[in-house]
Amino acid sequence: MNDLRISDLTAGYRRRTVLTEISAHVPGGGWLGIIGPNGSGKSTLLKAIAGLLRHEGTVLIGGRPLHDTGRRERARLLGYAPQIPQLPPGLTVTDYVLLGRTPHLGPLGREGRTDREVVGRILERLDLTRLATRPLTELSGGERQRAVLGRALAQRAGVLLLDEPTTGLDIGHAQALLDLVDELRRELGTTVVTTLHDLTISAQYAENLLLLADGRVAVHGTPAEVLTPAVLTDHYDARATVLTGPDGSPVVAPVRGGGAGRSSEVGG
Ligand SMILES: Nc1ncnc2c1ncn2[C@@H]1O[C@H](COP(=O)(O)OP(=O)(O)OP(=O)(O)O)[C@@H](O)[C@H]1O
Repeated sequence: MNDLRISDLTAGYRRRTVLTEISAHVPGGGWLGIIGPNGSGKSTLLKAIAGLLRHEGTVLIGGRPLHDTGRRERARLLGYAPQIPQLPPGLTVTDYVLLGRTPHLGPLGREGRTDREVVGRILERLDLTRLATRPLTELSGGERQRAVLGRALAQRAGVLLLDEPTTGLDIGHAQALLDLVDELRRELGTTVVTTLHDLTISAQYAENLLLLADGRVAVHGTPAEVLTPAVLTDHYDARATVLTGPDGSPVVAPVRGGGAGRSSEVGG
């Protein structure tokens, strides 16, 4: 039901084509990591999947095109947390995360016990409980980012698109967030698509990685197939060694350049 199929997707902005003929399939409950250098089209791909950009080709969720669905049903099928969200002024963290429950509310539009429980659990898992009554505008960057993701998770959509979800989060909060997403995937069969610059973290959580280069699929496969030193050099112009982590997934270790002898001497 949460199967996501993208076929020959070509999309862009006004007269500028950014993505060319992208195809990918993420089975229900799968996790696809979109990676690629700056400007390669990762955010554009998420926007196009979310139906926010005009495109050619098809995006099917559970075999149906998104534009065939009403607003409320669409919000149950697909949740999207953009990289730079517009935040409504004057809301507390709880009010804002509760907005994610909108597609599930009854005819009077009032939240019930289940909605408050779902939100309460998410706030707890994202370490936001003590900030629950604070206005969004008075949060730090990482706290605000967690609230934005909390809202997307509260939506309990079948397909979850997360654009750079860990930007601005410290390592512990990033892990807590990705673990929570992984739990939703396992328990509810949520299909997840993320863009992440941290390749090691991408490899730990995503089952498959799709590397975009200049708006086209350059490499697509398991993390071990995609994250090779040759790929990192070719597509990122990066020097890196790829190690194997304790869980067997690839760990990308950058190698310093520029005559990299380590010196303890500073100055003369
Ligand atoms: N609103 C817009 N109008 C016109 N061009 C845009 C717009 N947004 C992005 N672009 C262009 O589309 C291309 C892809 O941008 P996109 O944001 O999808 O890249 P990205 O891979 O997510 O990059 P980054 O890693 O830097 O976040 C870039 O060349 C960018 O300049």
